[in-house]
Amino acid sequence: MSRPILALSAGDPAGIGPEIILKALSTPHLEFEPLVVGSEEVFRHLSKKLGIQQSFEVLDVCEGLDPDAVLPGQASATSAEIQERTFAQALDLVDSGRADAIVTAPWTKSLRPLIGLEASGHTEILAARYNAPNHVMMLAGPRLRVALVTTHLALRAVPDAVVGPKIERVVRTCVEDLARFFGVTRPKIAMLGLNPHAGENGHMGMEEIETITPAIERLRAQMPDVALSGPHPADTLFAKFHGQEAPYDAVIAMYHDQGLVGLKSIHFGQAINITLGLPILRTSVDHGSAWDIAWQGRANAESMRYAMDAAVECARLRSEYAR
Ligand SMILES: NC(=O)c1ccc[n+]([C@@H]2O[C@H](COP(=O)([O-])OP(=O)(O)OC[C@H]3O[C@@H](n4cnc5c(N)ncnc54)[C@H](O)[C@@H]3O)[C@@H](O)[C@H]2O)c1
Ligand SMILES: N[C@H](C(=O)O)[C@H](O)COP(=O)(O)O
Repeated sequence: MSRPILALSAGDPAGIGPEIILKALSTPHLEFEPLVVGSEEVFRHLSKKLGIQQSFEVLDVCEGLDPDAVLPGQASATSAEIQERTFAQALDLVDSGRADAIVTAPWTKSLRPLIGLEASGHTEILAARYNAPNHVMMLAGPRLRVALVTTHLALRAVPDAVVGPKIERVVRTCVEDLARFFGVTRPKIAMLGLNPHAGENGHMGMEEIETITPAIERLRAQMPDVALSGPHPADTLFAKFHGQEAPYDAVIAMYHDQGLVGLKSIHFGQAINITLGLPILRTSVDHGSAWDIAWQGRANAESMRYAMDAAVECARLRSEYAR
């Protein structure tokens, strides 16, 4: 495969997205061709302010907007418009075949209502755009990968959303894409419970007995090559990943913070976010737009670099898998 082309969407211009792209692309030998989408003016300003030479052109999305209205670490409708156009144009590059994958810098979900849109992560928008009901959010670090049954959902709504068919879809997508993007076949997967101590035999909640265990049993019958265990108590499972050897290829968490507190406590800054179950390849960073340090030169670009490298590797494995 020749050098893959990555569409890099710069995210919220008032956050650290442009800075981490500048830093991540400042290394000499890249294994991919970058197509950076965002505000040209913001990149030019940051490159000068931070003394980082800009080695790429920017596909500018600011026509008709005033990029000077973007202030670091502050909300504005201009930033909202820029992050929205940036993501859409980067996706158009993938859909038209000009790019092999998209890597997204972080955006700020709560900016979207400033331009009349629902607050949302990239994941949910990708699922809607590609009509992908089996999509899954996975964060993957050097030892631990966590996939989520529910994503950006209020905690109050979680128990009702944790239903058998959803759990089964998430596990099936996870198994398929562990092979497609990570080269992992016959995976060992740990399912978490929902309640404290995985329900303590029904004394602290019934979801493990009524929903999660029956889903695990159905999955075991359908996928005998997958070693599926659980439901495990969430509070102790992640401690098993502190050693050098990973005991499981993936952990399935029932809700956002259950899985991502574990993942980010172990791997923050070293992990990627990948959306499974899509017809396209999308990776991202393991952190947000970090307004508190925006445009100060303090942002760590490691996760962005991992997200880029992972997109290259996943694209390679995907084409091998397709053969
Ligand atoms: N991929 C994405 O688009 C993505 C991911 C996570 C959060 N978000 C969004 O980002 C916004 C802010 O979220 P948050 O405050 O919960 O989390 P955050 O990750 O932006 O910040 C949490 C803390 O980590 C620090 N931090 C984050 N990334 C860093 C980096 N690369 N280098 C150095 N320090 C870093 C920040 O300064 C802050 O102190 C929210 O709107 C959230 O929804 C977007
Ligand atoms: N849940 C992710 C995290 O905490 O890192 C994040 O918000 C990114 O979501 P999207 O990939 O949907 O933007």
